[in-house]
Amino acid sequence: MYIDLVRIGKNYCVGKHKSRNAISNLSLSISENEIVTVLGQSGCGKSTLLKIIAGIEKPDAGQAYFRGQPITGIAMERGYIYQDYSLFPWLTVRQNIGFGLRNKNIPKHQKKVLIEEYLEKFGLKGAEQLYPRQLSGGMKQRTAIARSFCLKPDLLLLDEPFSALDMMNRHKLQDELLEILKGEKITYVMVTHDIEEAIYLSDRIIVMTPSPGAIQAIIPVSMPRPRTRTSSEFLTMREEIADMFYSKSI
Ligand SMILES: Nc1ncnc2c1ncn2[C@@H]1O[C@H](COP(=O)(O)OP(=O)(O)OP(=O)(O)O)[C@@H](O)[C@H]1O
Repeated sequence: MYIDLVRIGKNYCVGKHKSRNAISNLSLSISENEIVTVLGQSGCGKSTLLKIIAGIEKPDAGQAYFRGQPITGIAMERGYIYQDYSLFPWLTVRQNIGFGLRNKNIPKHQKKVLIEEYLEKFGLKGAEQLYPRQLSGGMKQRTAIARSFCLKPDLLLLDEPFSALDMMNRHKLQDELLEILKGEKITYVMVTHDIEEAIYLSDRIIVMTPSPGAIQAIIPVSMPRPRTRTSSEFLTMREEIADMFYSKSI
């Protein structure tokens, strides 16, 4: 498979001789070009799971593989977007988007074309010269995602990218993202708390349980896109996942 997690375990040290078991015996495979969301209560290990795939955290047990090779650290081909956007406050939108390209060995002209492409695709034309403090939450998030797309990663890992946005902005960005993903060869793995968001975007939903983090269910979503949030199929799935989610996690 494209991503393989095999019997992953992860403990964090939380003081002298004390550790917290964040993830236990978790196995999961993800296909190339799949859109996967990871859903679960706060603290169930979603971010840890993403960081292990990104190579930011190392598992204590088991092994994570990307294209059949063990993941041993971070790599440009696996982009990771933090919850807090991590924009550089002293750089403009254009400079933030182009930041990762500095060390890429491609002609200057091509870098400019890429930056233009993603300014356009993420609706940031006209805001190129603004600094992060001058942006709305949605614009910050667009900038952070555009910066990652610009690097043309094979895999993009996003930790609750839309959580700070109001509903209207979140829906808008979800639609834009799906449109952009249609034209890219990219595998997309995203953490969310929002069941509706997971159903709207995903090919598959991974539901996690806490203490320690483990997989409760893997739910394929076969509804054709664009999906209607008010369709009976959508609402039924939302209810089923909510039942599963709350019955186990409380
Ligand atoms: N660096 C760390 N040091 C110690 N404990 C940690 C660390 N990172 C995470 N943990 C613990 O591991 C568990 C899983 O954390 P993680 O951030 O992966 O959960 P999450 O599901 O992403 O949570 P949230 O939805 O609130 O972001 C939690 O109990 C958390 O306190």
